[in-house]
Amino acid sequence: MAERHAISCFVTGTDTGVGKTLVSAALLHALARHHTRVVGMKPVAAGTTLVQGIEANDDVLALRAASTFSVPAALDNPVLLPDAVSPHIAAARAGLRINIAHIVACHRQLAQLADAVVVEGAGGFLVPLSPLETGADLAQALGLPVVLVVGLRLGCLNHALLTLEAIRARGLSLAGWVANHVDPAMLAQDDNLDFLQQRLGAPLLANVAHQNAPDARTLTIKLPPTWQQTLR
Ligand SMILES: Nc1ncnc2c1ncn2[C@@H]1O[C@H](COP(=O)(O)OP(=O)(O)OP(=O)(O)O)[C@@H](O)[C@H]1O
Ligand SMILES: C[C@H](N)[C@H](N)CCCCCC(=O)O
Ligand SMILES: [Mg+2]
Repeated sequence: MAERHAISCFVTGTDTGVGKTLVSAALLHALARHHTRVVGMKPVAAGTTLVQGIEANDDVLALRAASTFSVPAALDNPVLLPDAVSPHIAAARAGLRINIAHIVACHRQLAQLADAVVVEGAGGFLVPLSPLETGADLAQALGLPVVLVVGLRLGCLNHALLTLEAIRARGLSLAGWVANHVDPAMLAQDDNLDFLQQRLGAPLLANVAHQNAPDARTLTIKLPPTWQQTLR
């Protein structure tokens, strides 16, 4: 069978807790306006809680809720780890080793089933997955364009520029970025946004205000312009 080419991207962030899940879900909702078969993937999820008697990860559940169809858990979340710590530590504590080649194979299967696959990374771009491998190795093995979520708080400029360097060093492209105002008390938010717009050299897909209860369904986000020709 001929290989199908689903639209896909790797969503990373300047840190953990900066809004990657919110943005990934918003991208899924935006893609669902163009395509019927849209699915999220959280290849490595660290941290579970008991939901209706089953150990589940919040990010995995949020991406499933934003997807237009369901797939086996082994495909959209091949690695589920109980402890909410760095994946390399969570994996060691669970007696597992994260296998990037297996994750790539799962993504390839999802891309056969779907029109679009949004992959949410764990933590920041260089989050360790094993003693020697990082989330950047996973993004590189997947070969996907990257969407960077910048959690606007003091220190984010350094984190954003470091992430940009790491993305480029892997030969990957930054398809777009999102400014997420996670700290309502941050000073000079506009000046920070201006700096990032000039230095990231990629389209700003969304400028997300701080909200009491952010909702991915109502978040206005542009899709990366590089996808325009493939959108239905
Ligand atoms: N614009 C915003 N205003 C207020 N709260 C926000 C905003 N964006 C995200 N949050 C909240 O911040 C928390 C972290 O967001 P989210 O879970 O999307 O981060 P993440 O980058 O996916 O984290 P992780 O590294 O754990 O995957 C959540 O409680 C989310 O609701
Ligand atoms: C548990 C958390 N929500 C993320 N899944 C993992 C974040 C790991 C960060 C590790 C680090 O960079 O220090
Ligand atoms: Mg998340």
